[in-house]
Amino acid sequence: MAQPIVEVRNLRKTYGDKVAVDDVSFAVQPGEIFGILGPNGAGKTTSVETLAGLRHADGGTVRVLGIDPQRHPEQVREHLGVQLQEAALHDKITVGEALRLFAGFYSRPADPDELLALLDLTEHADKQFGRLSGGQKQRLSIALALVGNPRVAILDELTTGLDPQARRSTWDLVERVRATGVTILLVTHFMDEAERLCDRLVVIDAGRVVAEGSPAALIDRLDDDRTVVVRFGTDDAARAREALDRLAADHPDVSRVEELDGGRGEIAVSGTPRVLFALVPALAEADLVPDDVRTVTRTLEDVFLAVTGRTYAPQEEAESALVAEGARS
Ligand SMILES: Nc1ncnc2c1ncn2[C@@H]1O[C@H](COP(=O)(O)OP(=O)(O)OP(=O)(O)O)[C@@H](O)[C@H]1O
Repeated sequence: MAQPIVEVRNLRKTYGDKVAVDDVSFAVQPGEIFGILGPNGAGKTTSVETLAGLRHADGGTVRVLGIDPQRHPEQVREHLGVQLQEAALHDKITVGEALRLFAGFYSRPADPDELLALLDLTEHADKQFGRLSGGQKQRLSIALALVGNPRVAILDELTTGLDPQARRSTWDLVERVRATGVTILLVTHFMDEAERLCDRLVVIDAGRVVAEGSPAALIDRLDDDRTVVVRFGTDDAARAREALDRLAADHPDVSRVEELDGGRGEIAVSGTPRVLFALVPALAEADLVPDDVRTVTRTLEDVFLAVTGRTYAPQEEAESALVAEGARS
């Protein structure tokens, strides 16, 4: 492997008694889209802020192109573009003015017009920040992260609050940016975003790395459990349930049968990768014709469950904090 462009080793960071990052290590290769994935409060932002020289670590080492951001933050800033959560600009500044202003902070800035074109902002160059849509604001914040012509760009929670279409077009843009040669460190609590975009990723939970690899490799490493969901009309539902329960009791390839919530009469049948071979003859023998059959695709959420024992709830800390606040007020 090439020399990593970003390297984090045994990073630790506390705020008073609070351990925000306990022990995080990862290495990013040039040209990758590398993900840092985890629920709110896992320590993702603290990790990348340390990389950007914005916070001091209590332990471990961080390097960007071999440079220590704690000792030489100004050198690191020449190579690292940062788009942090909720970039705030004055409402009256236009897109073009903001880019030219930020370009002035760097010794070898990118061409603002090229950036406008790359991020589909050319026609909005004269629009004021306060009048941009959520998606346009995000695209501007990515442009601002790239204005210094960085080798590495950190993008933090860049699709939070966007509608599905804006999210998808932002994902396309991230790939377009990578194609220009920029290495991307993508911080996200969205599993689907990480799965879609990242070449490799670390899953962080409670300040520690709990899984690392490409999305496909992480999913492949899961136990060989497969699930097929069958749906029956009301006439057949009870008989189907009985037949499938019998199958689970008798057949070595079928381990579980459960009705899914939602009142649609869906029954999930789980077992080994050969579960389908057991299911189809059993239904045929009882002459039970399902209205629908689908297989359940395994995702990074299953990986999270396997490594932490918890269902992935990205907003768990934020929501419980809100509940606590509500209880206080
Ligand atoms: N300045 C601070 N002072 C005290 N605690 C902090 C501070 N910044 C973050 N924390 C706490 O450290 C932990 C990690 O926060 P961090 O922002 O790094 O997590 P995150 O994974 O990026 O989550 P989010 O997506 O919500 O920002 C959280 O419990 C958070 O409440």
